[in-house]
Amino acid sequence: MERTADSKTSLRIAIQKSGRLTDKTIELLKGIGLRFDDYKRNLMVECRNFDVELLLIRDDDIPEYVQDGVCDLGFVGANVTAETGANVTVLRDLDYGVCRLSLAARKEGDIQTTEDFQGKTVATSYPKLTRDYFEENDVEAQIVTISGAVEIAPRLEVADAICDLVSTGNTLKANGLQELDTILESETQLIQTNKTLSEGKKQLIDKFLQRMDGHQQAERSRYIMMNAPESSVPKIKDIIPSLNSPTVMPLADNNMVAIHTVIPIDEFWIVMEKLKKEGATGIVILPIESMIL
Ligand SMILES: Nc1ncnc2c1ncn2[C@@H]1O[C@H](COP(=O)(O)OP(=O)(O)OP(=O)(O)O)[C@@H](O)[C@H]1O
Ligand SMILES: O=P(O)(O)OC[C@H]1O[C@H](OP(=O)(O)OP(=O)(O)O)[C@H](O)[C@@H]1O
Ligand SMILES: [Mg+2]
Repeated sequence: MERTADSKTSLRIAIQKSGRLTDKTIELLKGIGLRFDDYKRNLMVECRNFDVELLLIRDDDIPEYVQDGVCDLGFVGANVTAETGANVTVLRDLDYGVCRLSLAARKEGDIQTTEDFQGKTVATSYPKLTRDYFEENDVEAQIVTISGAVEIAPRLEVADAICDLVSTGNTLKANGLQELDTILESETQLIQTNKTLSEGKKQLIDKFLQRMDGHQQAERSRYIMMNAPESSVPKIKDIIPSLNSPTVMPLADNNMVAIHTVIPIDEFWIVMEKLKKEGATGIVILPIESMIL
């Protein structure tokens, strides 16, 4: 992936120019060591230290650009890829931009179940997914396509109900709507083109993925250090859900050892309580920059 003077191979990666996914995606790219200048003011930015260029565009355009091979990779919500029906490969699911595409209607209104949508109008920015859902459920509803502020449509009497993205549910609540059924669960994904890639690009993608995986594994893990009586080591080894065997080092104080290891963040508090019970003291937890397994 490192830039070489005579190398022409460069990966082109599409990301959202300005919106909910932009900051998190840039943060992720910076986290795996990519550096670029002034991405906010340009549509195309070359990385200073890798053979990667970023294309900054509206998220709606990303799946098709990747499908057509205009870009090799893209970071985009699963909702957008599904709506466009683009032919791409999902390389990774990423844990940001988590939301769902749901049907909603007026609270205590006459639409409460899927069957109640028969003959009704539904406003959405996701006409394909909404239509597919109703077809699968044998319900005839009329789709009204609008590009934003969908939740306001029932109040404006533009439609009887809506199908839109929901995360906290606050926007639905603020507009007197209740969520009825979820059509699609979504999160940000890294997608890859299905067009034939050169060997050089394939190698760049492998390196890119290795860095991303290392970074994400590190984000989900913590480095943990503690002191413990030597006699507790077998029990502590059993407690620690370690990837590898922990490092055990003797201390100047007889019968005491230092134990270093990496644990998943999810298990952190449970492990901690168990370690204390086994006599562990001076427990220190550190974040990890990256992990190569
Ligand atoms: N409330 C939410 N919580 C979490 N993720 C969300 C939420 N709303 C949308 N998303 C995710 O973030 C993506 C981008 O949302 P955003 O509102 O920035 O899109 P947009 O207005 O269509 O932007 P663009 O101008 O690029 O077309 C969505 O496609 C979805 O995957
Ligand atoms: O369930 P909530 O947490 O309230 O989130 C849902 C809202 O978030 C998104 O809109 P966004 O805020 O991105 O604005 P937009 O309509 O301009 O895309 C989505 O279109 C909903 O309106
Ligand atoms: Mg969009």
